[in-house]
Amino acid sequence: MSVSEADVKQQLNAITIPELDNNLVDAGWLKAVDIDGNQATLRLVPSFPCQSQYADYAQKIAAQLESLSLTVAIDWAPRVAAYQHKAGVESLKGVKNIIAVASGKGGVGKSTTSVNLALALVAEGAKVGLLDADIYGPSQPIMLGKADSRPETLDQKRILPVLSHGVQSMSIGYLVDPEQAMVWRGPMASGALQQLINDTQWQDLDYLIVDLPPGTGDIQLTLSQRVPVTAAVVVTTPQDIALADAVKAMNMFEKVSVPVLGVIENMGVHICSECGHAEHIFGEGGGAGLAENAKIEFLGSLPLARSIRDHADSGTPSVVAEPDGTIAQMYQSIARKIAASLSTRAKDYSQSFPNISITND
Ligand SMILES: Nc1ncnc2c1ncn2[C@@H]1O[C@H](COP(=O)(O)OP(=O)(O)OP(=O)(O)O)[C@@H](O)[C@H]1O
Repeated sequence: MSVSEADVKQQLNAITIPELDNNLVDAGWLKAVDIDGNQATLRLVPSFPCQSQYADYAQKIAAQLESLSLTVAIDWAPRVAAYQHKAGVESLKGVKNIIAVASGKGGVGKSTTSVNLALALVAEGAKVGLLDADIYGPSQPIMLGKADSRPETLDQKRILPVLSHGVQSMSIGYLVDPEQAMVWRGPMASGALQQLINDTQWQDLDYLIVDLPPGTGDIQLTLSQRVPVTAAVVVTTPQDIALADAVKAMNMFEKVSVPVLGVIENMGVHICSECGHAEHIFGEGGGAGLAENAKIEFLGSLPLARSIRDHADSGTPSVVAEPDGTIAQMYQSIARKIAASLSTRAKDYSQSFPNISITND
């Protein structure tokens, strides 16, 4: 009895994509099935980067198709689409999606989370940029190990991003002395940020992660209103004071019509490196409670771990310092959830046909 494409699809219906709560077929990943004797070749097109999961999927697919006496070869061809952003703001050239990382309260680990998420998306196979929008206290040049780098300029205007660990990055820290940046007044800071955003020549990015400055003041508002932000995520510690500020950040995004995809809890638990004792220094369950109240996804929790700080300080964040470690896996799991959540939103087709305009004559 010969095996049909429908038989293969039926078997693949049983394989779920955990981040989408859907199966391979219904999620539209299976684009082609070619059966030749007892060999099946599948073309799978993931809608979000998840390279680290391919081996696991391949194993599950092989097991399912074994019941049809088929061996299988998989052609993976991931494709990240551009998703809709706020109406009336023009898309950024070379950037499909912009994800803002905000916190409300300072010092909760937003920059550390941003850089590790950017690197996690790279590890999952995406093309990623990181914009350090913290004009007053840029920290990404250090975290990326590029504190002494200066970006190249193309003409007198366009600046090329600095490449580090596979991420394209831009920061005011590459252009001015950090002490000079500290004393900027509001309008100067907003202007500098706008210039940084407009003048950087991003190269073919699936995602641009924007590390916002803490708070919900002018800079954050300017950015959320004038930059084509696709979505935001909020980082918080489980501490009441941080949670209250995280709510303010969420409200700000609501006001400017930027969807918040979820909450990331940082420093959720401290594990003693000597004895392994777990202690909830900043309280317990705060991030999950915040997400539940706001009816948004709880994306995950990172521990308070000395290695996270050491790695970031030394310019090799945990995702690249220990790519097979549990911390890297946590960041990658969160990155996949963010990208998956974005992949269920409405697509923006204007970038596919940027030069077409419809007229009535
Ligand atoms: N999970 C963690 N475990 C241990 N240390 C961490 C963790 N997350 C961040 N840190 C450390 O905490 C400090 C503050 O982190 P970070 O600069 O990322 O915070 P931030 O919210 O971006 O701060 P700011 O408000 O100044 O922008 C840094 O020294 C960083 O290395």
